[in-house]
Amino acid sequence: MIEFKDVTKTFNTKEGDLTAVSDVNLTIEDGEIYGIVGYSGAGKSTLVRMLNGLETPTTGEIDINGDKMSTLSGSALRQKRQKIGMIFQHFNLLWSRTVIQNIMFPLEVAGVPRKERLEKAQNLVELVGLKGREHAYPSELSGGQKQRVGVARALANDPEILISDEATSALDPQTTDEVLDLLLEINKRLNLSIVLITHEMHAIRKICDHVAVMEAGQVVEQGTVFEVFRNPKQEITKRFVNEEVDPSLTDTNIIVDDLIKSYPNGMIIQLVFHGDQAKLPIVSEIIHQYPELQVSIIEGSIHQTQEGAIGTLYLQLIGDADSLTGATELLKKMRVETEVIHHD
Ligand SMILES: Nc1ncnc2c1ncn2[C@@H]1O[C@H](COP(=O)(O)OP(=O)(O)OP(=O)(O)O)[C@@H](O)[C@H]1O
Repeated sequence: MIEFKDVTKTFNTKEGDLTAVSDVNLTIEDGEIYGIVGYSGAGKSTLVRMLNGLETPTTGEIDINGDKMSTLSGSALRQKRQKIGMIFQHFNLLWSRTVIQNIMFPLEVAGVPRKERLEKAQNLVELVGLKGREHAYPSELSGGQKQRVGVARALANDPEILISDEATSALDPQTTDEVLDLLLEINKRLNLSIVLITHEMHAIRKICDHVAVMEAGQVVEQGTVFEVFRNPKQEITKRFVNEEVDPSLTDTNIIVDDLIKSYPNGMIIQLVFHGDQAKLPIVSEIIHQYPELQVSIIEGSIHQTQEGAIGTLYLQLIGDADSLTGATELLKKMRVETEVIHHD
């Protein structure tokens, strides 16, 4: 378990004191993927640097599996740091070394005998899906392959945690998803805790269990990814969630106004799904029970999280008052969160 307890980091700069991280409390359970999301300057890198012992908190404590980071120094700190795997946006590979030599590098530093490190690196090459490319140089690899080397190297010393610091930010969407899938697979196979630092809500939604949202050094919202996506509370969280659900949906009031203008007749309802509800045959059920109703799907999106699907669907229903009331009652019976946003 990783715990941040009242962690604050203040830098003394020429312009005066700058608080980069302010009073952060987080608990990351064993085996979970914990996302930390925030825009540039929110304090994410400073938080990571304290987690891997490169910076010490001004006040507060970081505890990794029972070890208080601030009490470690010298060889104890070096050993602990070897147990914290890191992957980076720009891969940080050694360009004069091949794939397998890059993966063996941390094992060399840790003093592992040659035979053992070769064996270990070969297993890691397979784990990250690079069999056949072990003798290639980084310059001969795609971005996704380079990051696979980064992941294998980070796993070489059997880390207690893996920190991903914007590791997919330089990759195209498809490669991003491949690397995220790899992280998820490693998390499940090795039961390895992963801390994923990112400014992309997509990465959070796709693989994280929990998320903390940072703004101006503070954690302003945290919870399960499912809950935070379903019901974001802070303005900044709403912005992140909307950017991911649909980049054009920055303000839900605007969408609703637009929909009412475009579909002035009948009733417009908003349905919010979570979990298995997204699999219910909602539209066909309404049409089946109320064949006289005209039902149109006018806007919507469903997204998968680790805990299930979440999404919103807007329907336009045109018909007589009894059928409209019946249809909304039916949705309530199906336990779908329903809101009538317009009725002519
Ligand atoms: N060593 C330092 N000395 C002085 N100020 C610092 C130092 N490191 C970070 N800061 C400041 O702390 C604040 C948080 O920076 P940090 O790099 O942690 O944010 P971030 O969320 O990681 O952003 P980015 O993704 O752009 O790196 C910024 O205002 C930054 O200028």
